[in-house]
Amino acid sequence: MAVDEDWSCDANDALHITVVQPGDTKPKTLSAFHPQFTYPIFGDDEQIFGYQGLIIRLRFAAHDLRPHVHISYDDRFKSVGDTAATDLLGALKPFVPEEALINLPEYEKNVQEDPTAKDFVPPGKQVISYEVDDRVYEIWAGSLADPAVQKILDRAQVLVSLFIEAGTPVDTNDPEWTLERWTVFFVYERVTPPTPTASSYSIVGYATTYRYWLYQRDRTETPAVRNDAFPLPEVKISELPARLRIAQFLILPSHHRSGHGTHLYTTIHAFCIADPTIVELTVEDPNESFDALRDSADFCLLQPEFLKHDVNLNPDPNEIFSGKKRPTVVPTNALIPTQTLRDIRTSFKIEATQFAHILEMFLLSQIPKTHRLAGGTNLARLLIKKSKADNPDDRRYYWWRMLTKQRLYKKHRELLDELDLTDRVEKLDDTVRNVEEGYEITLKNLEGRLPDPADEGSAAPSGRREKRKLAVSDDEDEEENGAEAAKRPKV
Ligand SMILES: CC(=O)SCCNC(=O)CCNC(=O)[C@H](O)C(C)(C)COP(=O)(O)OP(=O)(O)OC[C@H]1O[C@@H](n2cnc3c(N)ncnc32)[C@H](O)[C@@H]1OP(=O)(O)O
Repeated sequence: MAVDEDWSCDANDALHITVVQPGDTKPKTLSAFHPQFTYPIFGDDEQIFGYQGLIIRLRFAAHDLRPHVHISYDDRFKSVGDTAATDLLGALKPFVPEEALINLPEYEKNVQEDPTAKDFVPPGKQVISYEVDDRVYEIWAGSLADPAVQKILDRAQVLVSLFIEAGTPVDTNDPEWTLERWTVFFVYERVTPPTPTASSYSIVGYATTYRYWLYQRDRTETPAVRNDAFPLPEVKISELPARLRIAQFLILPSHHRSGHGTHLYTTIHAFCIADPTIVELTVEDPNESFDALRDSADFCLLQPEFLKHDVNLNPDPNEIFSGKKRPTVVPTNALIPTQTLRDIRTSFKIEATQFAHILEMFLLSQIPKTHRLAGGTNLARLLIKKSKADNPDDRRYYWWRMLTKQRLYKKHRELLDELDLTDRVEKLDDTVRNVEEGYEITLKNLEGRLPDPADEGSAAPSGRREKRKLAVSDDEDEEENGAEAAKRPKV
């Protein structure tokens, strides 16, 4: 036990990642940070055994990500029987390219004297350029079938294991037709080259996306067996209708919370809109922080559209019924303009669940805060009065809860139906409350960045950007966790 304590260290602390660029005589560090995870490399407990004063330095050249691994330590445990120090190179080799394992002077010389650096441009094509705090950034995009894209991605892949939980590197050895499904987006900063031969680009982050074929049946056509000539004509995967799926999305820690993630996401979204073969944008296993980023970005995109179309909850949907009898189902079509919303969703190519989140958030924001739970509305009284509440905003809020509950119920129906009625009602109630709290956090974060015409009851926009404390999700992946999974605590 004492041996463990003296000779074990935290792998996340031991691993130092640095981004370097040429200096006066040898490369200098542009930024340095530790990984978020090392469990894929060093095991679940993220501990390394057998070293004292261990530093594993993972260097990347700022422009082309040329990598290097350097290991140093004060002392190494001498093997006793089966107990031996962790084989560091053995653990790292599957994650870093072979080229990273050369000696340090050679690597430094390669970075310092790189003859191609001066003329380096990121791979693919430049998509946009933007400024943050007087610094200029560019987003470039290219197909993974392009060897230049492949080279940078191969060098960057280790970062997936270090920063994206459960993320797996993309296999760049796949055949070309499947590599063509992938588009990689790179975010670079334009920097003043530190030496006359250095590059003017410095990496900020990147995202990988792939086309996911979308089966669309033409319902006007009756299915029939046809004797078409075989083999069938070659189909180009890039021409088939598809969903675009964001697989890996990463901004380097030294650039976090400066809006780069948002720029990258909105650029990918604009790319989808511009491509007629892409039907919608989806995301593979988003985490809490990505959800927060995506919710904010999608809300900013859709809010003007909702306002333009006067989207709001009808406080009196029952008027369309005969009068006396309350409908037994939520009168969705009478509550919201479903056809208009369907059109907005299709034209903005937003996935159905994500669209529902943004719509619910928007509808909530249109109810003055004093009539929402966050503003202290009297829920007990509203639950007695229901759709007969005197104030139209109270009725709107009542219907907002019904509409949201309806979606949640449909999504988690199998699980909820296993509960008895009282438990089911309680579970759904808790879930809608959690969902609402999540929306309120995002809305508060957005205060000051967006006009909030309906929010007469809340304080004037402060412009303060608060950190989100929880994220809400009821994506398919969450279903098995039951209705409570709609609220996931933020780490
Ligand atoms: C599909 C996937 O790959 S999911 C995995 C996503 N990637 C990762 O988690 C890797 C490590 N993390 C990152 O790369 C970055 O932190 C990202 C991509 C999640 C965010 O990138 P950033 O450039 O920092 O985002 P950006 O500055 O645009 O933030 C926009 C909004 O998103 C939300 N947000 C961003 N990061 C976080 C976070 N860590 N926690 C909570 N909310 C967050 C906030 O609302 C933020 O607005 P604010 O800064 O005004 O509060």
